[in-house]
Amino acid sequence: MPDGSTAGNAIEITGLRKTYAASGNAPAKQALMGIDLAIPTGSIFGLLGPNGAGKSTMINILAGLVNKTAGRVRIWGFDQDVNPRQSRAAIGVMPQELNMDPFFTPRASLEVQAGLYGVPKRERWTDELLELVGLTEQANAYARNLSGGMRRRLLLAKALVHRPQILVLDEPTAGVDITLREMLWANIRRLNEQGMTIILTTHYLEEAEQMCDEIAIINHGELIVRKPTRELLDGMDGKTLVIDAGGRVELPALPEGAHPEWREDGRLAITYPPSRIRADTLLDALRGAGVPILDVASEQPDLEDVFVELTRG
Ligand SMILES: Nc1ncnc2c1ncn2[C@@H]1O[C@H](COP(=O)(O)OP(=O)(O)OP(=O)(O)O)[C@@H](O)[C@H]1O
Repeated sequence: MPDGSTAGNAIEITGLRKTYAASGNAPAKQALMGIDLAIPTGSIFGLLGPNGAGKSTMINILAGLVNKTAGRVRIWGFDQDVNPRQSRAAIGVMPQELNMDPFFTPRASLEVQAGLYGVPKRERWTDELLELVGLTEQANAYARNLSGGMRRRLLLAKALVHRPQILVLDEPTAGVDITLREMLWANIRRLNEQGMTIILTTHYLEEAEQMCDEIAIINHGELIVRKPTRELLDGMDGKTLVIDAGGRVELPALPEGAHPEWREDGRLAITYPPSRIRADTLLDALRGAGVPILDVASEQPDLEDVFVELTRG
C-alpha cells in the first residue's frame, strides 16, 4: 500500500476557497475564504461550526464532490489536482443524507460501491463490513425496509468498502437514538484504534468533546481556531463556583471580574477568571459578609461554552 502521507498529516489544506456561482436571484456565495488546515494522521478530528459555516462544502471538496475555487488539497500525500485517483482512494465519506436505492439490499449496495471503487472481488470484505456495522441479519433485505438507523450504518459500511486510510463522517449521529449513537461511536473508535484517521462534523458538542483529539471551528467560511480539545477547554479563562447559601441573601462586593448570578434553583453561581481570582478569595469575601455556605461545587467550561464564545457575532 503506497503511503503518500507527508509530515505526519493525513490531510493538508492550504488557501482553500470556494465561491458558489450566482444562480437565478441568488447572488454568488463565498463559502470558504482561504482555509489552511493540517489534520494529523491517526487522529479523531472534529470539524465544528454553526449552520452554514462551510463544513459540508469542505467535506464535499475533500470527497471530490465539489470543485474548489482555489487552493491546494493533499490527501494522504496526494495532491487532489495532480493525483485525483490516489487521493480519492485514500478517503471514504459517510454523507449526511440517507438517499439510497430502495431496491438494493445492503449486500448489493456494498458490492456495487466496491465495484465503483474498482475493488477486485477477492479483496472485498462485504461480510466483515456487514458484521462490523451490525447488518448481517439484514444483508439481503431491501433498503426500503431498513430503519433510519440501519441505513445510517449501511452508509458507514459503504464509506469503508475500499479500506480508506481516512474516514470522513458528516453528522454521523444526527437524529439517531442513544443506543445506535453509542454503537456508531464504538465502531468509529475501533477503526481509529486500527489506525484510521477520522474526521467528523457534529452538532453534539458533548460528543465532540469526548471523541475528538483535536478540534477546528469554522465560522463564515474562515478557520477561527484549531487546537487539541484539552487545550481549547483549558484556554477558557472562566470557571463557576456554585454555592448553596440556603436561599437568596444580600451579597458583598466581589473582586472585579467576578460575576454573581442567582440561578432558578436558588443557588448562587459566581463566574470568575481563575487566572486572576482565586476561589478562596471569593469564599472568604462571602463568609466575611456572613453569607452561609452550605454547599459548594465548581463548574468548568465545556465545549459548548467555548463554541458560543468563539462564534458569537
Ligand atoms: N450548492 C450551493 N450553491 C450555492 N450556495 C451554497 C451551495 N451549498 C452551500 N451553499 C452556501 O454556502 C454556505 C456554506 O454551506 P455549507 O453547507 O458548507 O455549511 P455547513 O457548515 O455544512 O452547514 P450545516 O451545518 O447547516 O450543514 C452557506 O451559506 C450555504 O448556503
